[in-house]
Order: sequence, then structure tokens, then C-alpha cells
Amino acid sequence: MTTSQDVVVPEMGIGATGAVMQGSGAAGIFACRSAAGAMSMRQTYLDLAAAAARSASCTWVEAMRASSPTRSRAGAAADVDEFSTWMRKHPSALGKFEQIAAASKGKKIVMFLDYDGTLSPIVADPDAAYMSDAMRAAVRDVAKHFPTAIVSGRCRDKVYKFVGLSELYYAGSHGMDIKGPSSNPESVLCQPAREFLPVIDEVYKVLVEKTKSTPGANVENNKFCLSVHFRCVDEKRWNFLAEQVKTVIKDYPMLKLTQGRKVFELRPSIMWDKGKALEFLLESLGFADSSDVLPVYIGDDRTDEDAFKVLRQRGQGVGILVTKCPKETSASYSLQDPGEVMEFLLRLVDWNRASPSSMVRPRVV
Ligand SMILES: O=P(O)(O)OC[C@H]1O[C@H](O[C@H]2O[C@H](CO)[C@@H](O)[C@H](O)[C@H]2O)[C@H](O)[C@@H](O)[C@@H]1O
Repeated sequence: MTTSQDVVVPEMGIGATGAVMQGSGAAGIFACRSAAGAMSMRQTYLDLAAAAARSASCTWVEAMRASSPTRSRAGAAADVDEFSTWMRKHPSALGKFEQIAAASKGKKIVMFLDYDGTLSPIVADPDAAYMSDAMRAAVRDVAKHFPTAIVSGRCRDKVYKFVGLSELYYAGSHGMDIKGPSSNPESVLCQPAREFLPVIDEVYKVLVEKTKSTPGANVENNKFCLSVHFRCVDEKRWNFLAEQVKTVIKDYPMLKLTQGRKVFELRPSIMWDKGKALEFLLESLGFADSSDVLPVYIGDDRTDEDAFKVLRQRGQGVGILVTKCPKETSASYSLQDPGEVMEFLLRLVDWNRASPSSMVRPRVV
């Protein structure tokens, strides 16, 4: 099932130094107005170059600021209006639960869950992003009824430690490290970026060294990709940090730079993302070209947009964005926070208990 919404997610702009930020969908809404357009013909080349550099920095910092907005649903009147308009396009998955349940009749639900910001609340320390026991129990219940995968930007081992459920599929490093339930020796394994391991390790060391002078900056090694966190960095230093990261990545053209929630993410420039991981897992479960499957994907971040887009391209599935404020998205529905995610999961389990037609025996478990 898809809705008829026509949501466009543009690619993000190119910085002055040539570093490319991709897939953030931020260009349209976050970029500052171009300084060059307002310049007179007499402007010198140097003035133009300086203005371009300022504009590019502004774009970066604006994107960094917008990467995890704190504005709440109960803000100023204009915000409330904007949010109501947005909600009409992306209604609550709880409010539309019956519609979603009806769409799954006769189909097999496969559940895909992002971790940070979806199952666990966003916190300042990435090593302390624990999910609650109640959420763990809800995910365990869901997995009893539907094949369930965790799809995360984190290193697979780390996200497994947080979730702690061996019956799930895990796609770590933004889907570049996929493993089936550990209870099964035949469980699937896909690592399309294996050859990048040495370069990722090298860049990790370079970034740690380069960013150590920036208080609060934190580089996380996610095995096939890296995160440079700036949530705890003073905003006045964001531009400097962005420049440091861009300087490093210039020497590694085989890597690309994207932005998540107050985090820069560096990963191999290969055609692989959370959307590809979703397709791989559906195929592994025997649903490659099947019309009787209903993938449900819940995520909060820009990297989850790749999976939402795949659902739209397939014309099949339910994309749910976790957010408290309007965002450009290819998801059809929304939920506010992990609390609502848990409520949705519990309702799905209850509903399936009452009408167990969606029970599925996947091919690979
Ligand atoms: O795909 P995800 O599971 O959502 O992972 C994306 C990134 O999540 C983590 O960072 C985010 O959550 C942190 C803890 O709440 C927060 O401090 C940080 O600001 C967020 O960006 C994780 O640490 C990253 O490595 C993941 O790429």
C-alpha cells in the first residue's frame, strides 16, 4: 500500500571546497539564499569568492542546525499551522492504524526498525542510547509475529548489544553489514563494502587526531562507516569542525559525506544504503517480486529516506517517519517519538493476535 502523496526529496548541495553531501534532502529547505545573485556587476572576483565561501559555510551550518531540530509540535501559531498541513500529508500511523491493518490483509508484514531516535530516545552520549525494557519486550513480541530487522547506521555488533534479541535480522553500518538471526547457522550475511575496511580504519584515526582540538566532538567507528558527532560541540565551532571533516574527506574520494541528526557520516561511495538493505532482506526472505508482502519501515533520520523511497518505488509498503516537526520525507505516515513507536508495535501485535492471517514463515530464519 502506498498513499498518493507526491513528496520530493532533493539531493543536497555541493560545498565550496568540492566536498559533496548527499542524500540529506536539505538543499531546498535549509540552504541560505545565494549571496552571488544579489551582487552587482562591479563586484570583484575576490569579493565573489569570499561571498561564495561565506554562503557555502552558511549552508553547512544551517544544515547542521536543522539536522536535529528541537522545535516542538506545540510551538508558535505559524509552526502549528505548518505542522497541521504537514500532518495532513503524513498522518499519524496510530490514527490511521485501521487503514494500515486493512492494507495488510492477506499480506505478510515484514518489519524494519531503525534504532536511534526510533527505538531509543536521542541522547547526548551515543554510547548511552539505551532502549527501555518495555520497548525490548514490544520488539520481541513483534518478532514472534513478523520477520523483523533492525536497520541502523551503527556498527552491527553495537546495535545488537543495545537491542539484545537474537531472533532478529540486523543490518548495521547503514545496511552495509547484514546478518540473520544468530540462532540459525545458515543466516544471511551481506557485506558489500568489505574492501573499504582498511580505509575506514585509516580515516577513523585521521579524524580522531584532526578533531581532538574541538571540545565535544566525538568520532565513532561504525565498522563500514564513521560518525563525527557534533551534538556536544558549541555551535560557534560547527563551521570549523565541518571544514576539518571536509579537509579529511578530500583525500579520500572513495568515501562520501552525509549528515544525520547532529552527526556527519562518512561512508563508502557505493550504491548501497538502507533502501538496498531492505530490498536484500525482502529477497532473502523470499519476497523479491512478491505482491503479497507488506514491508513496514519505521525510522527518524535522513538515511531512512532511502528505504522510504524504495517502498514508494515498489508501490508497496508503509513508510513511517518518527518526528515532532515537519520534514521533507518520502514516508507516508508519522509517529512522534519512540513512545508512539512502541504503542504502534503493540497495537500491531494485538491486531495480529486477533486476526493471525499475516503470520509468515520466512524462507530464511
Ligand atoms: O540509523 P540509526 O540507528 O538511527 O543510527 C544513526 C546514528 O545514530 C547514533 O547517533 C544519533 O543518536 C545518538 C544517541 O542518541 C545521538 O547522540 C546523536 O546525536 C545522533 O546522531 C549513532 O551514534 C551514529 O553512529 C549513527 O550513525
